[in-house]
Amino acid sequence: MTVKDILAAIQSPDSTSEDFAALPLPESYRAITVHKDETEMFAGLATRDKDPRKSIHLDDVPLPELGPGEALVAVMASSVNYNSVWTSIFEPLSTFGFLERYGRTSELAKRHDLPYHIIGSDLAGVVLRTGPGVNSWKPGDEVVAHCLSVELESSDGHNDTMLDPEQRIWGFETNFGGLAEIALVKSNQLMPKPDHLSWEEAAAPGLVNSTAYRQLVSRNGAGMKQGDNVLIWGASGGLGSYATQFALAGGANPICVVSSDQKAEICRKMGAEAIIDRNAEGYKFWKDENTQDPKEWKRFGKRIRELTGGEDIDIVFEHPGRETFGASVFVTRKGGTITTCASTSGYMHQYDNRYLWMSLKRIIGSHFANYREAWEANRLIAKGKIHPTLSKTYALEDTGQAAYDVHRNLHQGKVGVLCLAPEEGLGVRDHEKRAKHIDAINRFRNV
Ligand SMILES: C/C=C/C(=O)SCCNC(=O)CCNC(=O)[C@H](O)C(C)(C)COP(=O)(O)OP(=O)(O)OC[C@H]1O[C@@H](n2cnc3c(N)ncnc32)[C@H](O)[C@@H]1OP(=O)(O)O
Ligand SMILES: NC(=O)C1=CN([C@@H]2O[C@H](COP(=O)(O)OP(=O)(O)OC[C@H]3O[C@@H](n4cnc5c(N)ncnc54)[C@H](OP(=O)(O)O)[C@@H]3O)[C@@H](O)[C@H]2O)C=CC1
Repeated sequence: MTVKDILAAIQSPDSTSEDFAALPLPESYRAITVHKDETEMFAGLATRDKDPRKSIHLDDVPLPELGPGEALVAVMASSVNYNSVWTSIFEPLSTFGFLERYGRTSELAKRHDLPYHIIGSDLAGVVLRTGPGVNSWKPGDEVVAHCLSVELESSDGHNDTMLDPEQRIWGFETNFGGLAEIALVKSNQLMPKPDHLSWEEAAAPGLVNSTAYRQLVSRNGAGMKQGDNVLIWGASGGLGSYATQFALAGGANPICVVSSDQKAEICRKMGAEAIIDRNAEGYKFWKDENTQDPKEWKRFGKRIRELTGGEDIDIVFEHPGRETFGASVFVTRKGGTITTCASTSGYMHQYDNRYLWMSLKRIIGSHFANYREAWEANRLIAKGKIHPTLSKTYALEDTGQAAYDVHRNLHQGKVGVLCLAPEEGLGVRDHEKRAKHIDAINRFRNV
């Protein structure tokens, strides 16, 4: 039995759940990995020069044992997230430390502690097998998976599953991720695949859409409301392309920051009007490595006021980190919110705290999304209220190049990866719904 037989079953319109349940599973499958004995390969290089194409491998790996509450999923498509870039350059830490730590927690978790890490935190595919105790999903179900892995044995996470002390991001802090022909997930990660999307379109939003939803919309994040001025860094990037859609769909006013004409045009096509090209306008928030330039914060704030008719920012959607954080805190209005989920340009932030406390601003830390938030974010995709921002897809063997593109900021929106899917465009079940949204679905394609 090979993965080809699984693909044939997925592509046959006559396959039933019983057929999938009866399919023998292969002993091994192809997966994108990084190797434990290579974690020092980039030692001494600057972050920019660490090349994911050198550290990312395509390996044949053995099928992991299926445990209680888990599912094995045939992955038709996945996507590249920035966490896979971090994994591939072993920054800020090697992810093997996460696998070792997880492996120490239980007999079953030991499976994750291996000399290779199968990465990837998104998937769209078909359930092959479910473990004991899984009743809501069955073989043959077409699914996407969110990337929240929790144990929920502590009451700390019972109100908000992101607060579980054993909270992990699947495919980053756990093994058996989505950039592979088969993935292992906890069944609570599974959600229905939006039926109007192809496999690669359905796999694209998951991680970033859920994160943007919590960070911007949820009461656990900024709790955005109608009319809010929302400053969105990287507004046509992975997170930003969803934050921009949430702002527009929620009646807010996105102020989109991008770095090229082409990206500005994408934001305009999404419906945004206030756009700042940070490259063309040449903002330089740092005079040197240790000194910021408040004059540049002010120039940036003045530009925002021009675009808003004199108003300041209610919510900053932050993720570039060190490079922009001082400016973000400065341009926020009295009582406003800076919500941050990352520090791409450096995690040791510096800002002038007088502007925070004297103007009663708040900084909120946000990370991925809880079970319910991930479900609600996927529901919005399924209803055609928010759309995938897929620009390009790569073959599984070219994942290194895809990660390189994201690392070097050469991409737009999201970058997809075909795993078992032999070509793009497969897996659409509701053609009528798709036709209604086709322009929005294709907005980022090939730009
Ligand atoms: C969904 C997608 C997301 C993304 O893309 S996010 C971007 C990618 N992700 C990242 O860049 C994050 C990568 N992760 C990390 O860098 C690290 O993961 C963290 C910095 C988040 C945490 O590091 P850690 O090593 O887990 O924690 P410690 O605090 O450095 O060390 C743990 C030790 O510190 C003790 N400790 C914790 N809190 C306290 C306290 N309040 N007072 C005293 N000690 C404390 C603990 O007990 C433990 O101790 P003991 O080492 O002996 O076991
Ligand atoms: N905590 C969490 O749950 C999550 C965290 N993340 C993290 O968020 C970060 C962004 O992820 P994602 O949006 O997918 O990545 P992308 O690379 O797809 O998009 C980020 C965008 O930010 C802009 N940007 C990058 N560097 C700077 C800078 N120095 N100054 C201003 N703008 C900058 C770029 O847009 P432009 O050039 O057009 O300005 C870029 O396109 C990553 O570090 C990732 O690990 C992501 C998802 C979830």
